[in-house]
Amino acid sequence: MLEVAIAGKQLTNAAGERFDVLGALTFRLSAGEVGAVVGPSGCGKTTLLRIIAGLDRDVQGRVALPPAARIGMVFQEPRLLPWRSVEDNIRLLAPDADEATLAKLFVTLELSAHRHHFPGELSLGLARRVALARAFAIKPDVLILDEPLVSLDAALAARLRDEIATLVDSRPVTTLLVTHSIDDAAKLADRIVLLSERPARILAEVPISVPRAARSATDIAAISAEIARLGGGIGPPADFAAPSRLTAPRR
Ligand SMILES: Nc1ncnc2c1ncn2[C@@H]1O[C@H](COP(=O)(O)OP(=O)(O)OP(=O)(O)O)[C@@H](O)[C@H]1O
Repeated sequence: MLEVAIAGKQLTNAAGERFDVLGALTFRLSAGEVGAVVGPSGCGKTTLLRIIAGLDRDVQGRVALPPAARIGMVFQEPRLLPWRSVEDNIRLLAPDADEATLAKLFVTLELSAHRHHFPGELSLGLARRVALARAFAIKPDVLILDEPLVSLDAALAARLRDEIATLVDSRPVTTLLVTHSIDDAAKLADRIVLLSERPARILAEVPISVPRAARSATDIAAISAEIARLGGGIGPPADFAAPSRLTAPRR
C-alpha cells in the first residue's frame, strides 16, 4: 500500500551549505496497517512525512502509493482557517462528507459542542482534533500524522490517542504517524520504524503481533522496552533483554 525507498535527501541550511537530512530508508506498510516512525528530535521525521505526502519531491528515491490514493495529513500545527468555523473548516476540504459521517466524527473526537466555534476559541488539543476530523472526513486511503500528541498534557494526550485508535479501527486506513514517544508508538502502531540521529536511517523495524485493542499495560511496557533497547537508549531504560513474544525485529 505504501512503499518508501529513499536513497537520500539533502537540505540547505541558512549559511547556504547542503547537509544530509535523510540517509537510505526503505520500509513498507500494508493496507490498513498503522506504522509509527520514532526517532530523536531533529532526525528528519517531518522531512520524511513531507516526502511521503508528496509535498517535497526533491529526493533521491521514490515513494509508491496506489494510483489516486487519497491522502489525509495532520501537521504539528493544526493549520485551520481562522475565519471559518470548525464545521466549515472541515466541510471546505470534505464537501462530499455527509451529515452522518461528520456527526460520527464529531462524537468520536468530542467536538460536537464546538461545531460552530472558530479556531481562535479552541485549545491546542481541540484544534488538533479538528485537524484530525478534517483529515478523516475526506475518507483517506492514507493518513499521515505528524506528532499528533505533542505538546498536550498527559491526560489529553491519552484521550486523543484513544480517539485516534478508535478512528483507525473504524475504517481501514493505512496510517503513518511520527512521534518521538516510544510509549505512544507502542500503544498505537502495528509496526514501528525506529530512526537514527540525522541523517536518519532505519535502526530497526518492528512489527507488533498483539492487536492494538488487546495490548495490556504489560505488553506496552515490554514493547517500549524492546524499542528502547533497539534504539540504544532512546526513551525509557532498556531493561528488557530477552527476545519478546510481542515483537519480531527484522534487523
Ligand atoms: N526547510 C529546511 N531548510 C533547512 N533545514 C531544515 C528545513 N527543514 C528542516 N530542516 C532541518 O532539518 C533537520 C530535520 O528536520 P525535521 O523537522 O525533519 O526533523 P524532525 O525529526 O521532525 O524534528 P522534531 O522531532 O524536532 O520535529 C533539522 O535539523 C531541521 O532544523
